[in-house]
Amino acid sequence: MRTKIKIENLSKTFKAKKKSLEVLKNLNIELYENQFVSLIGPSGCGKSTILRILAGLEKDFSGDITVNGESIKASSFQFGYMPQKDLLMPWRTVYKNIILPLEINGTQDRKLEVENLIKEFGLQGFENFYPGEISGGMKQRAGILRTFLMDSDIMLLDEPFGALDAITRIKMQEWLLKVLIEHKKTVLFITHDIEEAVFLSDRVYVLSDRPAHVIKTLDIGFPRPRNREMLSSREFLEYKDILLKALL
Ligand SMILES: Nc1ncnc2c1ncn2[C@@H]1O[C@H](COP(=O)(O)OP(=O)(O)OP(=O)(O)O)[C@@H](O)[C@H]1O
Repeated sequence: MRTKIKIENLSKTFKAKKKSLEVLKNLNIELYENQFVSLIGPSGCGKSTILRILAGLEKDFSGDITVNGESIKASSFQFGYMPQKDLLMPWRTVYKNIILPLEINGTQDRKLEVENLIKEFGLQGFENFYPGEISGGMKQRAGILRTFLMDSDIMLLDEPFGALDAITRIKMQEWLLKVLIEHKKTVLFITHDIEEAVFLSDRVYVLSDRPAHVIKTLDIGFPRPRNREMLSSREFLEYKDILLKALL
């Protein structure tokens, strides 16, 4: 298995005025190609900060991060990054928001594919609405779709399903699992939902309270493709229990 992302001894302290806040301390994480890796941990421990550092939005950190074997500081690698807040542009319609990555990359000949994805994501009929006119769950779905169209082989997803109702969440989880197989993506995923982490992931890292470091690494041995019957198996409950105990 080829290493896709390697994070070694990552530390980060925010400095504001005279105060400083140590958020990450000697954090080590590794993702292999095509792996689905989740991060879980207490609220405010620094999970989003890790994704922001990877996405290049926080430059000031210590430690080593490589992507495809190249230092992140020297590389211009483009991640498909979806922040916790969807960040749709309020002045662009849903459709125009979704196709933004295609405009930026100059590839706008994917009309049919985009139309099909809009249907699959339950956004059909809302293409010409503005973000202020659609629900939180719809905004999240539009955000996920836009991230997918960034066409990066690494997706960084910060609680992408947080605002979704149970049924839509299940549909989106299933879509993501399909994407993983069909498009060979590597995914780093933040969630507060232990069950979601076990169902989707090959590996789950449990982070400590701030300053965050890894307190548990759990490899999930379920084969792919995954199915919902796994959720009631004994192994599934055992995985959940291990993670819960690590968090408490
Ligand atoms: N730009 C910043 N300046 C100062 N402090 C920050 C900044 N960004 C984040 N923090 C602080 O860093 C800590 C970690 O924030 P972060 O958003 O990474 O946590 P999180 O684990 O993703 O939280 P949650 O699970 O609640 O989303 C928090 O205490 C937050 O207030």
